[in-house]
Amino acid sequence: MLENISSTKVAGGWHKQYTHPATSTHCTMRFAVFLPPGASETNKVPVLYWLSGLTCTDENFMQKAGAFKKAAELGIAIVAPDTSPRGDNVPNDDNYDFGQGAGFYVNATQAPFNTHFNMYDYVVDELPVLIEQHFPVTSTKAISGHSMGGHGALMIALKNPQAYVSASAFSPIVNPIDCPWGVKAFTGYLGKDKTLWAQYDTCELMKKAKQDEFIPMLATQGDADGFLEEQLKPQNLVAVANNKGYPLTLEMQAGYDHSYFFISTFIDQHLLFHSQFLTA
Ligand SMILES: CC(=O)Oc1ccc2c(C)cc(=O)oc2c1
Repeated sequence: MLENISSTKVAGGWHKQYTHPATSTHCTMRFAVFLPPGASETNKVPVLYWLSGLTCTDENFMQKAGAFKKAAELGIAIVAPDTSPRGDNVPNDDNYDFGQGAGFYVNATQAPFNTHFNMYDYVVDELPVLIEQHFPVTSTKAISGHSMGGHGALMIALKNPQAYVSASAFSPIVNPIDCPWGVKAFTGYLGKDKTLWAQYDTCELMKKAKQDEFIPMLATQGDADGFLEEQLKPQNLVAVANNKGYPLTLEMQAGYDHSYFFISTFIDQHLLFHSQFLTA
């Protein structure tokens, strides 16, 4: 079922890539896993799920974030799925912000996307079952991501507060129902009825969060990010969090942009943040 396509030793642990047939997306999916040194059936480790942004695959974070040394030190496995279903039979779009590479971590309801674009079910249900069956990990999970993947991480954590001990994001799209990337993707995947979009919008979900289901959240945002004002709008989420008393910390970092240079600068801080809850 799982096909191993690469295994590379790094930071005393292992980076591995796999493909498998996925029932939620009806296609072959690829993911990457980092296993820290010492992870074994008698020493299972918790998992941080990483959701990447537009145009990315399982590879961008693993190759560019520089996360391995700190994850190895903290004893945390990292799982990075692809950002969408892919393949010749999977619908696509000519633009980078829709179709393959741009699944937005929702379950599409609109043809022709509704057969394959079920990334929400894939990330929330199918992938963790597979990971816990085949790798020396516990069921203790945290979730993080970047940009479109930051939206995915915060949205999924808010919808499943019992499943994740903590959530974080770099440069997240926090209010997709109110930004051009989100409006385009949600129209295409979910249809024109905007009342159906709120189920996948971090700001709207946080407004409805119950106090006994709050989980710790960290967001880091560069103030030189060209997408900050029009697409990302982190202040919209801070306003909701302040109003609710939700435990969200937004750290603005001077001079940083939207790239993996930025992520690699602050990834250790995010791993330490999650470690407090993953290993509690
Ligand atoms: C590897 C890399 O640079 O990833 C990257 C670049 C740009 C973006 C944008 C504009 C949006 C997003 O969601 O992710 C993303 C990722």
